[in-house]
Amino acid sequence: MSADLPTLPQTRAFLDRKLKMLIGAEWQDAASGATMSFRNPASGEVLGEVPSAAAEDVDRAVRAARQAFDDSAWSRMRPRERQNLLWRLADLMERDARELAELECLNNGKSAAVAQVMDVQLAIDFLRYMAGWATKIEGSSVDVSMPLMPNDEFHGYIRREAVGVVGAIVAWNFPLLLACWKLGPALATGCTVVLKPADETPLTALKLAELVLEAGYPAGVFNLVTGTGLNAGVALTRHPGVDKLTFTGSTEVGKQIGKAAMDNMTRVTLELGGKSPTIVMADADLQEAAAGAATAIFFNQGQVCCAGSRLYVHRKHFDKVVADIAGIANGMKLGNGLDPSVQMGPLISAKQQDRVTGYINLGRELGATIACGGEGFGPGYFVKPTVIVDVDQKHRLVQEEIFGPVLVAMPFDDIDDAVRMANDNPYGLGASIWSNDLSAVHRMVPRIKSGSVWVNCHSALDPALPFGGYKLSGVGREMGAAAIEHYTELKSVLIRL
Ligand SMILES: NC(=O)C1=CN([C@@H]2O[C@H](COP(=O)(O)OP(=O)(O)OC[C@H]3O[C@@H](n4cnc5c(N)ncnc54)[C@H](O)[C@@H]3O)[C@@H](O)[C@H]2O)C=CC1
Ligand SMILES: CCCCCC(=O)O
Repeated sequence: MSADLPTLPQTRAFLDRKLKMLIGAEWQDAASGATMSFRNPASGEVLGEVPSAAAEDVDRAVRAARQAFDDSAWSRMRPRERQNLLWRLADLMERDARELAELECLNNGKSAAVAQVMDVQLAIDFLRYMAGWATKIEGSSVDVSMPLMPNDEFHGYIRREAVGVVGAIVAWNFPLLLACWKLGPALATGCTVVLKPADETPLTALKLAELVLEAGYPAGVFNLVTGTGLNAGVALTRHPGVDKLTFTGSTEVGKQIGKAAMDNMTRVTLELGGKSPTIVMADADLQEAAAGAATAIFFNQGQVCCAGSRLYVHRKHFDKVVADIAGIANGMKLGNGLDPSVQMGPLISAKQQDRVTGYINLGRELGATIACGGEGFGPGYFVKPTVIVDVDQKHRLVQEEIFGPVLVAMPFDDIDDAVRMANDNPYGLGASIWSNDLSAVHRMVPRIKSGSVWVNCHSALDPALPFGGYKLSGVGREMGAAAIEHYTELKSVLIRL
Protein backbone atom coordinates (compact mmCIF):
# COMPACT_ATOMS: atom_id res chain seq x y z
CA MET A 1 0.00 0.00 0.00
CA SER A 2 1.14 3.57 -0.77
CA ALA A 3 2.71 5.57 2.06
CA ASP A 4 0.41 8.46 1.15
CA LEU A 5 -2.72 7.04 2.75
CA PRO A 6 -5.87 8.91 3.75
CA THR A 7 -6.33 10.83 6.94
CA LEU A 8 -9.81 9.51 7.84
CA PRO A 9 -9.99 6.12 9.63
CA GLN A 10 -13.28 5.41 7.85
CA THR A 11 -11.56 5.87 4.48
CA ARG A 12 -8.87 3.38 5.50
CA ALA A 13 -11.56 1.02 6.81
CA PHE A 14 -13.41 1.25 3.49
CA LEU A 15 -10.26 0.29 1.60
CA ASP A 16 -9.59 -2.66 3.92
CA ARG A 17 -12.94 -4.41 3.41
CA LYS A 18 -13.82 -6.97 0.72
CA LEU A 19 -15.61 -4.91 -1.94
CA LYS A 20 -18.68 -6.43 -3.60
CA MET A 21 -21.31 -5.42 -6.17
CA LEU A 22 -24.82 -4.40 -5.12
CA ILE A 23 -27.52 -6.44 -6.88
CA GLY A 24 -31.01 -6.14 -5.42
CA ALA A 25 -30.57 -6.11 -1.66
CA GLU A 26 -27.39 -8.20 -1.65
CA TRP A 27 -23.67 -7.42 -1.85
CA GLN A 28 -22.40 -10.00 -4.32
CA ASP A 29 -19.25 -11.33 -5.98
CA ALA A 30 -19.25 -12.11 -9.69
CA ALA A 31 -20.77 -15.54 -10.30
CA SER A 32 -17.46 -16.63 -11.78
CA GLY A 33 -15.54 -15.31 -8.79
CA ALA A 34 -13.52 -13.12 -11.19
CA THR A 35 -12.03 -9.94 -9.78
CA MET A 36 -10.18 -6.92 -11.20
CA SER A 37 -7.71 -4.67 -9.40
CA PHE A 38 -7.61 -0.89 -9.39
CA ARG A 39 -4.65 1.38 -8.63
CA ASN A 40 -3.60 4.56 -6.87
CA PRO A 41 -2.46 6.72 -9.84
CA ALA A 42 -0.14 8.76 -7.61
CA SER A 43 2.03 5.71 -6.91
CA GLY A 44 0.94 3.13 -9.49
CA GLU A 45 0.41 0.65 -6.65
CA VAL A 46 -2.61 -1.67 -6.49
CA LEU A 47 -5.17 -0.14 -4.13
CA GLY A 48 -7.71 -2.98 -4.06
CA GLU A 49 -9.90 -5.24 -6.13
CA VAL A 50 -13.58 -5.54 -7.05
CA PRO A 51 -15.70 -8.20 -8.75
CA SER A 52 -15.36 -8.33 -12.51
CA ALA A 53 -18.93 -8.81 -13.68
CA ALA A 54 -19.87 -10.87 -16.70
CA ALA A 55 -23.13 -10.98 -18.68
CA GLU A 56 -24.81 -13.28 -16.13
CA ASP A 57 -24.13 -10.80 -13.33
CA VAL A 58 -25.41 -7.90 -15.40
CA ASP A 59 -28.52 -9.94 -16.17
CA ARG A 60 -29.20 -10.44 -12.45
CA ALA A 61 -28.80 -6.70 -11.87
CA VAL A 62 -31.15 -5.76 -14.72
CA ARG A 63 -33.74 -8.27 -13.47
CA ALA A 64 -33.52 -6.78 -9.96
CA ALA A 65 -34.01 -3.30 -11.42
CA ARG A 66 -36.97 -4.51 -13.49
CA GLN A 67 -38.60 -6.14 -10.46
CA ALA A 68 -38.19 -2.93 -8.47
CA PHE A 69 -39.60 -0.83 -11.30
CA ASP A 70 -42.59 -3.07 -12.07
CA ASP A 71 -43.78 -4.11 -8.65
CA SER A 72 -42.27 -2.83 -5.44
CA ALA A 73 -42.63 -0.15 -2.80
CA TRP A 74 -40.68 2.02 -5.24
CA SER A 75 -43.21 1.77 -8.05
CA ARG A 76 -45.97 2.81 -5.63
CA MET A 77 -43.94 5.64 -4.13
CA ARG A 78 -45.33 9.14 -4.65
CA PRO A 79 -43.26 12.06 -5.99
CA ARG A 80 -42.96 13.71 -2.58
CA GLU A 81 -41.46 10.53 -1.16
CA ARG A 82 -39.01 10.35 -4.09
CA GLN A 83 -38.12 13.97 -3.40
CA ASN A 84 -37.45 13.25 0.29
CA LEU A 85 -35.31 10.19 -0.48
CA LEU A 86 -33.12 12.14 -2.91
CA TRP A 87 -32.71 14.91 -0.38
CA ARG A 88 -31.75 12.34 2.30
CA LEU A 89 -29.16 10.81 -0.05
CA ALA A 90 -27.68 14.28 -0.57
CA ASP A 91 -27.59 14.83 3.20
CA LEU A 92 -25.72 11.53 3.71
CA MET A 93 -23.21 12.48 1.00
CA GLU A 94 -22.70 15.82 2.76
CA ARG A 95 -22.10 13.97 6.05
CA ASP A 96 -19.45 11.77 4.37
CA ALA A 97 -18.09 14.42 1.99
CA ARG A 98 -14.47 14.19 3.19
CA GLU A 99 -14.46 10.38 2.94
CA LEU A 100 -15.92 10.55 -0.57
CA ALA A 101 -13.28 13.12 -1.52
CA GLU A 102 -10.43 10.97 -0.14
CA LEU A 103 -11.72 7.88 -1.94
CA GLU A 104 -11.95 9.88 -5.19
CA CYS A 105 -8.42 11.22 -4.64
CA LEU A 106 -6.94 7.78 -3.99
CA ASN A 107 -8.74 6.20 -6.94
CA ASN A 108 -8.44 8.98 -9.53
CA GLY A 109 -5.38 10.93 -8.37
CA LYS A 110 -7.18 14.28 -8.17
CA SER A 111 -6.75 16.64 -5.24
CA ALA A 112 -8.88 15.56 -2.25
CA ALA A 113 -9.39 19.20 -1.26
CA VAL A 114 -10.60 20.11 -4.77
CA ALA A 115 -12.71 16.94 -5.03
CA GLN A 116 -14.54 17.91 -1.84
CA VAL A 117 -15.49 21.41 -3.01
CA MET A 118 -15.99 20.48 -6.67
CA ASP A 119 -16.88 16.83 -7.44
CA VAL A 120 -18.64 16.01 -4.17
CA GLN A 121 -20.32 19.40 -3.70
CA LEU A 122 -21.48 19.57 -7.33
CA ALA A 123 -22.96 16.07 -6.91
CA ILE A 124 -24.75 17.03 -3.68
CA ASP A 125 -26.09 20.26 -5.18
CA PHE A 126 -27.28 18.39 -8.26
CA LEU A 127 -29.15 15.71 -6.29
CA ARG A 128 -30.91 18.43 -4.30
CA TYR A 129 -31.82 20.19 -7.54
CA MET A 130 -33.22 16.93 -8.91
CA ALA A 131 -35.11 16.26 -5.65
CA GLY A 132 -37.07 19.39 -6.46
CA TRP A 133 -37.97 18.05 -9.87
CA ALA A 134 -39.57 14.89 -8.42
CA THR A 135 -42.74 16.83 -7.55
CA LYS A 136 -42.78 18.96 -10.71
CA ILE A 137 -43.03 16.37 -13.46
CA GLU A 138 -46.17 17.56 -15.18
CA GLY A 139 -48.25 16.65 -18.17
CA SER A 140 -50.84 18.81 -19.87
CA SER A 141 -54.41 18.72 -21.16
CA VAL A 142 -55.68 19.85 -24.54
CA ASP A 143 -59.08 20.41 -26.18
CA VAL A 144 -59.34 17.88 -29.02
CA SER A 145 -61.93 17.02 -31.64
CA MET A 146 -62.21 14.39 -34.38
CA PRO A 147 -63.36 15.62 -37.82
CA LEU A 148 -64.81 12.16 -38.55
CA MET A 149 -66.91 12.29 -35.35
CA PRO A 150 -68.13 15.91 -35.34
CA ASN A 151 -70.89 15.24 -32.81
CA ASP A 152 -68.66 13.56 -30.23
CA GLU A 153 -66.83 15.23 -27.37
CA PHE A 154 -63.31 14.25 -26.30
CA HIS A 155 -60.92 14.89 -23.48
CA GLY A 156 -57.24 14.84 -24.33
CA TYR A 157 -54.25 14.93 -22.03
CA ILE A 158 -50.55 14.12 -22.03
CA ARG A 159 -48.75 12.12 -19.31
CA ARG A 160 -45.01 12.16 -18.64
CA GLU A 161 -43.98 8.73 -17.31
CA ALA A 162 -40.70 7.20 -16.00
CA VAL A 163 -38.82 5.51 -18.86
CA GLY A 164 -38.05 2.39 -16.77
CA VAL A 165 -34.76 0.53 -16.19
CA VAL A 166 -31.73 2.77 -16.79
CA GLY A 167 -28.30 1.39 -17.68
CA ALA A 168 -25.63 3.93 -16.73
CA ILE A 169 -21.97 3.67 -17.78
CA VAL A 170 -19.54 6.34 -16.62
CA ALA A 171 -15.91 7.32 -17.08
CA TRP A 172 -13.05 7.72 -14.65
CA ASN A 173 -12.47 11.46 -14.71
CA PHE A 174 -15.33 12.47 -12.36
CA PRO A 175 -16.55 9.09 -11.08
CA LEU A 176 -18.95 10.31 -8.36
CA LEU A 177 -20.24 13.39 -10.18
CA LEU A 178 -20.93 11.53 -13.43
CA ALA A 179 -22.75 8.77 -11.53
CA CYS A 180 -24.94 11.35 -9.76
CA TRP A 181 -25.67 13.15 -13.06
CA LYS A 182 -27.31 9.85 -14.14
CA LEU A 183 -28.75 8.82 -10.76
CA GLY A 184 -30.42 12.16 -10.01
CA PRO A 185 -32.97 12.35 -12.86
CA ALA A 186 -33.45 8.58 -12.82
CA LEU A 187 -34.48 8.54 -9.14
CA ALA A 188 -36.42 11.80 -9.40
CA THR A 189 -38.60 10.38 -12.19
CA GLY A 190 -39.12 6.94 -10.59
CA CYS A 191 -36.77 4.92 -12.79
CA THR A 192 -34.46 2.18 -11.49
CA VAL A 193 -30.74 2.00 -12.24
CA VAL A 194 -27.89 -0.39 -13.04
CA LEU A 195 -24.63 1.58 -12.80
CA LYS A 196 -21.29 0.40 -14.17
CA PRO A 197 -18.40 2.64 -13.04
CA ALA A 198 -15.18 2.84 -15.04
CA ASP A 199 -12.76 -0.08 -14.70
CA GLU A 200 -10.24 2.19 -13.01
CA THR A 201 -12.49 3.98 -10.52
CA PRO A 202 -15.08 1.89 -8.67
CA LEU A 203 -14.53 3.29 -5.16
CA THR A 204 -16.92 6.23 -4.87
CA ALA A 205 -19.61 4.33 -6.77
CA LEU A 206 -19.37 1.60 -4.11
CA LYS A 207 -19.59 4.17 -1.32
CA LEU A 208 -22.56 5.79 -3.11
CA ALA A 209 -24.32 2.40 -3.22
CA GLU A 210 -23.94 2.13 0.55
CA LEU A 211 -25.45 5.57 1.03
CA VAL A 212 -28.36 4.76 -1.30
CA LEU A 213 -29.26 1.80 0.94
CA GLU A 214 -28.75 3.89 4.10
CA ALA A 215 -31.07 6.56 2.67
CA GLY A 216 -33.83 3.94 2.55
CA TYR A 217 -34.22 3.14 -1.15
CA PRO A 218 -36.02 -0.20 -1.71
CA ALA A 219 -33.93 -3.12 -2.94
CA GLY A 220 -33.29 -3.14 -6.67
CA VAL A 221 -33.84 0.60 -7.22
CA PHE A 222 -30.06 1.08 -7.46
CA ASN A 223 -27.77 -1.74 -8.58
CA LEU A 224 -24.00 -1.49 -9.00
CA VAL A 225 -21.97 -3.82 -11.21
CA THR A 226 -18.20 -3.42 -11.35
CA GLY A 227 -16.29 -4.70 -14.36
CA THR A 228 -14.67 -3.99 -17.67
CA GLY A 229 -16.17 -2.15 -20.58
CA LEU A 230 -15.79 -5.07 -22.95
CA ASN A 231 -17.47 -7.52 -20.56
CA ALA A 232 -19.91 -5.81 -18.18
CA GLY A 233 -20.23 -2.65 -20.28
CA VAL A 234 -21.12 -4.45 -23.50
CA ALA A 235 -23.53 -6.79 -21.64
CA LEU A 236 -25.38 -3.83 -20.13
CA THR A 237 -25.48 -2.00 -23.46
CA ARG A 238 -26.97 -4.99 -25.26
CA HIS A 239 -29.38 -6.14 -22.54
CA PRO A 240 -32.96 -6.13 -23.90
CA GLY A 241 -34.31 -5.43 -20.40
CA VAL A 242 -32.73 -1.96 -20.31
CA ASP A 243 -35.13 0.80 -21.34
CA LYS A 244 -32.58 3.62 -21.45
CA LEU A 245 -28.79 3.86 -21.66
CA THR A 246 -26.83 6.86 -20.46
CA PHE A 247 -23.09 7.03 -21.11
CA THR A 248 -20.18 9.36 -20.40
CA GLY A 249 -16.85 8.56 -22.02
CA SER A 250 -15.01 8.55 -25.28
CA THR A 251 -16.67 9.36 -28.58
CA GLU A 252 -15.33 6.07 -29.96
CA VAL A 253 -17.15 4.01 -27.34
CA GLY A 254 -20.15 6.30 -27.43
CA LYS A 255 -20.65 5.48 -31.10
CA GLN A 256 -20.51 1.75 -30.32
CA ILE A 257 -23.06 2.15 -27.54
CA GLY A 258 -25.35 4.25 -29.70
CA LYS A 259 -25.34 1.66 -32.49
CA ALA A 260 -25.92 -1.25 -30.07
CA ALA A 261 -28.77 0.62 -28.38
CA MET A 262 -30.65 0.88 -31.66
CA ASP A 263 -30.74 -2.95 -31.95
CA ASN A 264 -33.21 -2.93 -29.04
CA MET A 265 -34.50 0.61 -29.68
CA THR A 266 -33.13 1.44 -26.23
CA ARG A 267 -33.31 5.16 -25.52
CA VAL A 268 -29.79 6.59 -25.29
CA THR A 269 -27.98 9.75 -24.26
CA LEU A 270 -24.23 10.19 -24.77
CA GLU A 271 -21.90 12.70 -23.12
CA LEU A 272 -18.65 12.33 -25.05
CA GLY A 273 -15.35 13.95 -25.90
CA GLY A 274 -14.40 17.54 -26.46
CA LYS A 275 -11.69 19.91 -27.72
CA SER A 276 -13.03 23.16 -26.35
CA PRO A 277 -11.57 26.53 -27.46
CA THR A 278 -10.59 29.36 -25.12
CA ILE A 279 -10.79 32.64 -27.06
CA VAL A 280 -8.92 35.68 -25.66
CA MET A 281 -10.15 38.81 -27.39
CA ALA A 282 -8.20 42.04 -27.99
CA ASP A 283 -9.99 43.86 -25.12
CA ALA A 284 -9.67 41.04 -22.55
CA ASP A 285 -8.24 41.50 -19.07
CA LEU A 286 -5.05 39.63 -19.98
CA GLN A 287 -4.05 38.61 -16.46
CA GLU A 288 -7.53 37.22 -15.77
CA ALA A 289 -7.66 35.53 -19.17
CA ALA A 290 -4.26 33.85 -18.74
CA ALA A 291 -5.20 32.56 -15.28
CA GLY A 292 -8.60 31.42 -16.57
CA ALA A 293 -7.10 29.69 -19.59
CA ALA A 294 -4.57 27.88 -17.38
CA THR A 295 -7.33 26.62 -15.09
CA ALA A 296 -9.45 25.65 -18.09
CA ILE A 297 -6.79 23.16 -19.23
CA PHE A 298 -4.88 22.19 -16.08
CA PHE A 299 -7.86 21.62 -13.74
CA ASN A 300 -8.27 17.86 -13.11
CA GLN A 301 -5.02 17.31 -15.00
CA GLY A 302 -6.82 18.24 -18.23
CA GLN A 303 -9.00 15.13 -17.91
CA VAL A 304 -12.19 17.09 -18.42
CA CYS A 305 -14.54 16.61 -21.36
CA CYS A 306 -14.95 20.39 -21.73
CA ALA A 307 -11.36 21.35 -20.87
CA GLY A 308 -10.11 24.44 -22.65
CA SER A 309 -7.52 22.51 -24.66
CA ARG A 310 -7.26 24.96 -27.62
CA LEU A 311 -6.19 28.56 -26.94
CA TYR A 312 -6.85 31.30 -29.48
CA VAL A 313 -5.43 34.72 -28.55
CA HIS A 314 -5.66 37.99 -30.49
CA ARG A 315 -2.32 38.32 -32.28
CA LYS A 316 -1.25 41.48 -30.43
CA HIS A 317 -1.43 39.68 -27.07
CA PHE A 318 -0.45 36.16 -28.15
CA ASP A 319 3.15 36.06 -26.91
CA LYS A 320 2.32 37.65 -23.54
CA VAL A 321 -0.66 35.40 -22.77
CA VAL A 322 1.26 32.24 -23.76
CA ALA A 323 4.22 33.34 -21.61
CA ASP A 324 1.93 34.04 -18.64
CA ILE A 325 0.26 30.59 -18.92
CA ALA A 326 3.67 28.91 -19.25
CA GLY A 327 4.75 30.77 -16.11
CA ILE A 328 1.72 29.48 -14.23
CA ALA A 329 2.40 25.94 -15.52
CA ASN A 330 6.07 26.02 -14.52
CA GLY A 331 5.11 27.14 -11.03
CA MET A 332 2.57 24.38 -10.39
CA LYS A 333 3.27 21.82 -7.66
CA LEU A 334 2.62 18.26 -8.84
CA GLY A 335 2.17 15.38 -6.42
CA ASN A 336 -0.16 13.28 -4.30
CA GLY A 337 -3.68 14.70 -4.15
CA LEU A 338 -3.94 14.07 -0.39
CA ASP A 339 -1.49 16.95 0.08
CA PRO A 340 -3.63 20.13 -0.01
CA SER A 341 -0.69 22.17 -1.35
CA VAL A 342 -0.52 20.02 -4.51
CA GLN A 343 -1.96 21.79 -7.57
CA MET A 344 -1.89 18.91 -10.05
CA GLY A 345 -2.09 15.17 -9.55
CA PRO A 346 -1.29 12.26 -11.86
CA LEU A 347 -3.26 11.09 -14.87
CA ILE A 348 -5.55 8.11 -14.35
CA SER A 349 -3.33 5.36 -15.73
CA ALA A 350 -0.12 4.39 -17.51
CA LYS A 351 -2.23 3.99 -20.66
CA GLN A 352 -3.42 7.60 -20.38
CA GLN A 353 0.08 8.85 -19.54
CA ASP A 354 1.43 7.12 -22.66
CA ARG A 355 -1.44 8.52 -24.76
CA VAL A 356 -0.78 12.10 -23.62
CA THR A 357 3.03 11.98 -23.89
CA GLY A 358 2.54 10.35 -27.29
CA TYR A 359 0.69 13.44 -28.49
CA ILE A 360 3.42 15.72 -27.08
CA ASN A 361 6.10 13.73 -28.95
CA LEU A 362 3.96 13.89 -32.10
CA GLY A 363 4.09 17.68 -31.74
CA ARG A 364 7.89 17.55 -31.60
CA GLU A 365 8.00 15.35 -34.70
CA LEU A 366 5.75 17.80 -36.57
CA GLY A 367 8.00 20.73 -35.70
CA ALA A 368 5.83 22.36 -33.05
CA THR A 369 7.43 24.24 -30.15
CA ILE A 370 7.02 23.07 -26.54
CA ALA A 371 6.69 26.33 -24.58
CA CYS A 372 6.70 24.53 -21.19
CA GLY A 373 6.36 21.05 -19.65
CA GLY A 374 6.47 18.40 -22.33
CA GLU A 375 7.25 15.24 -20.39
CA GLY A 376 5.85 12.61 -18.10
CA PHE A 377 7.42 11.17 -14.98
CA GLY A 378 6.85 8.64 -12.18
CA PRO A 379 6.38 6.87 -9.91
CA GLY A 380 2.72 7.26 -10.72
CA TYR A 381 1.32 8.61 -13.95
CA PHE A 382 2.34 12.27 -14.01
CA VAL A 383 2.62 14.60 -17.03
CA LYS A 384 3.93 18.13 -16.60
CA PRO A 385 1.50 20.92 -17.59
CA THR A 386 2.40 21.60 -21.21
CA VAL A 387 1.83 24.43 -23.68
CA ILE A 388 2.52 23.86 -27.38
CA VAL A 389 2.78 26.62 -30.03
CA ASP A 390 3.76 26.78 -33.72
CA VAL A 391 0.89 24.46 -34.62
CA ASP A 392 -1.82 25.00 -37.25
CA GLN A 393 -5.51 24.16 -37.36
CA LYS A 394 -5.07 20.90 -39.24
CA HIS A 395 -2.60 19.47 -36.73
CA ARG A 396 -3.82 16.28 -35.03
CA LEU A 397 -2.90 18.09 -31.77
CA VAL A 398 -5.57 20.70 -32.62
CA GLN A 399 -8.21 18.36 -34.05
CA GLU A 400 -8.04 15.41 -31.61
CA GLU A 401 -8.93 15.06 -27.91
CA ILE A 402 -5.71 14.56 -25.93
CA PHE A 403 -7.37 14.45 -22.50
CA GLY A 404 -4.39 15.59 -20.48
CA PRO A 405 -2.69 18.83 -19.33
CA VAL A 406 -1.69 19.82 -22.87
CA LEU A 407 -2.71 23.18 -24.37
CA VAL A 408 -2.21 24.06 -28.05
CA ALA A 409 -2.15 27.81 -28.75
CA MET A 410 -2.62 29.89 -31.92
CA PRO A 411 -3.09 33.62 -32.68
CA PHE A 412 -6.07 35.10 -34.54
CA ASP A 413 -6.56 38.48 -36.23
CA ASP A 414 -10.27 39.29 -35.94
CA ILE A 415 -13.58 37.95 -34.62
CA ASP A 416 -14.44 36.11 -37.83
CA ASP A 417 -11.04 34.41 -37.72
CA ALA A 418 -11.60 33.38 -34.09
CA VAL A 419 -15.07 31.97 -34.74
CA ARG A 420 -13.89 30.07 -37.82
CA MET A 421 -10.98 28.48 -35.96
CA ALA A 422 -13.09 27.68 -32.88
CA ASN A 423 -15.68 25.87 -35.04
CA ASP A 424 -13.07 24.13 -37.20
CA ASN A 425 -13.15 20.97 -35.03
CA PRO A 426 -15.19 17.76 -34.95
CA TYR A 427 -16.18 18.35 -31.31
CA GLY A 428 -18.61 20.92 -29.92
CA LEU A 429 -18.92 20.58 -26.15
CA GLY A 430 -17.84 23.94 -24.72
CA ALA A 431 -16.10 27.22 -25.53
CA SER A 432 -15.05 30.29 -23.55
CA ILE A 433 -14.76 33.89 -24.68
CA TRP A 434 -12.62 36.31 -22.63
CA SER A 435 -13.80 39.86 -23.32
CA ASN A 436 -15.71 42.75 -21.79
CA ASP A 437 -17.12 43.90 -25.14
CA LEU A 438 -20.74 42.79 -24.70
CA SER A 439 -21.66 43.55 -28.30
CA ALA A 440 -18.83 41.40 -29.61
CA VAL A 441 -19.64 38.60 -27.16
CA HIS A 442 -23.36 38.57 -28.00
CA ARG A 443 -22.53 38.53 -31.70
CA MET A 444 -20.16 35.57 -31.21
CA VAL A 445 -22.28 33.36 -28.92
CA PRO A 446 -24.84 32.32 -31.58
CA ARG A 447 -22.01 31.55 -34.03
CA ILE A 448 -20.08 29.18 -31.73
CA LYS A 449 -21.01 25.53 -32.42
CA SER A 450 -20.96 24.13 -28.88
CA GLY A 451 -23.44 23.08 -26.20
CA SER A 452 -21.97 25.44 -23.59
CA VAL A 453 -20.43 28.88 -24.03
CA TRP A 454 -18.75 30.58 -21.06
CA VAL A 455 -17.76 34.26 -20.90
CA ASN A 456 -14.83 35.24 -18.67
CA CYS A 457 -14.98 31.77 -17.11
CA HIS A 458 -14.65 28.15 -18.27
CA SER A 459 -16.16 24.77 -17.24
CA ALA A 460 -18.55 26.60 -14.89
CA LEU A 461 -21.58 24.37 -14.34
CA ASP A 462 -24.93 24.77 -12.61
CA PRO A 463 -27.56 22.02 -12.09
CA ALA A 464 -30.16 24.19 -13.85
CA LEU A 465 -28.08 24.58 -17.03
CA PRO A 466 -28.18 21.63 -19.44
CA PHE A 467 -24.71 20.28 -20.28
CA GLY A 468 -23.86 18.36 -23.44
CA GLY A 469 -22.47 18.68 -26.91
CA TYR A 470 -22.89 19.46 -30.57
CA LYS A 471 -21.25 17.26 -33.23
CA LEU A 472 -19.00 14.42 -31.91
CA SER A 473 -19.45 15.61 -28.32
CA GLY A 474 -22.62 13.68 -27.82
CA VAL A 475 -26.39 13.32 -27.97
CA GLY A 476 -28.72 14.76 -25.33
CA ARG A 477 -27.99 16.75 -22.20
CA GLU A 478 -27.03 16.16 -18.57
CA MET A 479 -28.63 18.35 -15.89
CA GLY A 480 -31.42 20.90 -16.14
CA ALA A 481 -35.00 20.27 -17.20
CA ALA A 482 -33.59 18.53 -20.28
CA ALA A 483 -32.43 15.65 -18.08
CA ILE A 484 -36.00 15.02 -16.90
CA GLU A 485 -37.10 14.67 -20.52
CA HIS A 486 -34.39 12.07 -21.18
CA TYR A 487 -35.65 9.86 -18.31
CA THR A 488 -39.35 10.05 -19.13
CA GLU A 489 -41.66 9.04 -21.96
CA LEU A 490 -44.68 11.00 -23.17
CA LYS A 491 -48.09 9.29 -23.39
CA SER A 492 -51.05 10.93 -25.15
CA VAL A 493 -54.48 10.00 -23.82
CA LEU A 494 -57.71 10.72 -25.70
CA ILE A 495 -61.09 9.90 -24.11
CA ARG A 496 -64.39 9.97 -26.02
CA LEU A 497 -66.94 11.28 -23.48
N1 LIG B 1 -15.88 12.96 -22.36
C1 LIG B 1 -15.38 12.49 -21.25
O1 LIG B 1 -15.73 12.92 -20.15
C2 LIG B 1 -14.39 11.40 -21.33
C3 LIG B 1 -13.65 11.20 -22.49
N2 LIG B 1 -12.72 10.19 -22.54
C4 LIG B 1 -11.90 10.00 -23.73
O2 LIG B 1 -11.76 8.60 -23.99
C5 LIG B 1 -10.39 8.28 -24.04
C6 LIG B 1 -10.17 6.87 -23.57
O3 LIG B 1 -10.59 6.80 -22.21
P1 LIG B 1 -11.26 5.47 -21.72
O4 LIG B 1 -11.17 5.30 -20.25
O5 LIG B 1 -10.75 4.34 -22.56
O6 LIG B 1 -12.79 5.79 -22.00
P2 LIG B 1 -13.88 4.74 -22.46
O7 LIG B 1 -14.88 5.54 -23.20
O8 LIG B 1 -13.28 3.56 -23.09
O9 LIG B 1 -14.54 4.22 -21.03
C7 LIG B 1 -15.58 4.92 -20.45
C8 LIG B 1 -16.54 3.89 -19.84
O10 LIG B 1 -17.06 3.07 -20.87
C9 LIG B 1 -16.87 1.68 -20.57
N3 LIG B 1 -16.71 0.99 -21.85
C10 LIG B 1 -15.57 0.88 -22.59
N4 LIG B 1 -15.82 0.21 -23.73
C11 LIG B 1 -17.15 -0.10 -23.72
C12 LIG B 1 -18.04 -0.78 -24.61
N5 LIG B 1 -17.62 -1.27 -25.78
N6 LIG B 1 -19.36 -0.90 -24.26
C13 LIG B 1 -19.81 -0.42 -23.09
N7 LIG B 1 -19.03 0.22 -22.20
C14 LIG B 1 -17.72 0.38 -22.52
C15 LIG B 1 -15.66 1.66 -19.66
O11 LIG B 1 -15.63 0.49 -18.86
C16 LIG B 1 -15.90 2.92 -18.84
O12 LIG B 1 -16.83 2.62 -17.82
C17 LIG B 1 -9.72 9.31 -23.16
O13 LIG B 1 -8.36 9.47 -23.45
C18 LIG B 1 -10.51 10.55 -23.54
O14 LIG B 1 -10.03 11.05 -24.76
C19 LIG B 1 -12.54 9.33 -21.50
C20 LIG B 1 -13.25 9.53 -20.32
C21 LIG B 1 -14.21 10.60 -20.16
C1 LIG C 1 -16.57 20.02 -13.50
C2 LIG C 1 -16.53 19.57 -14.95
C3 LIG C 1 -17.22 18.27 -15.16
C4 LIG C 1 -17.11 17.80 -16.60
C5 LIG C 1 -17.63 16.41 -16.80
C6 LIG C 1 -16.80 15.55 -17.75
O1 LIG C 1 -15.60 15.80 -17.90
O2 LIG C 1 -17.35 14.59 -18.30
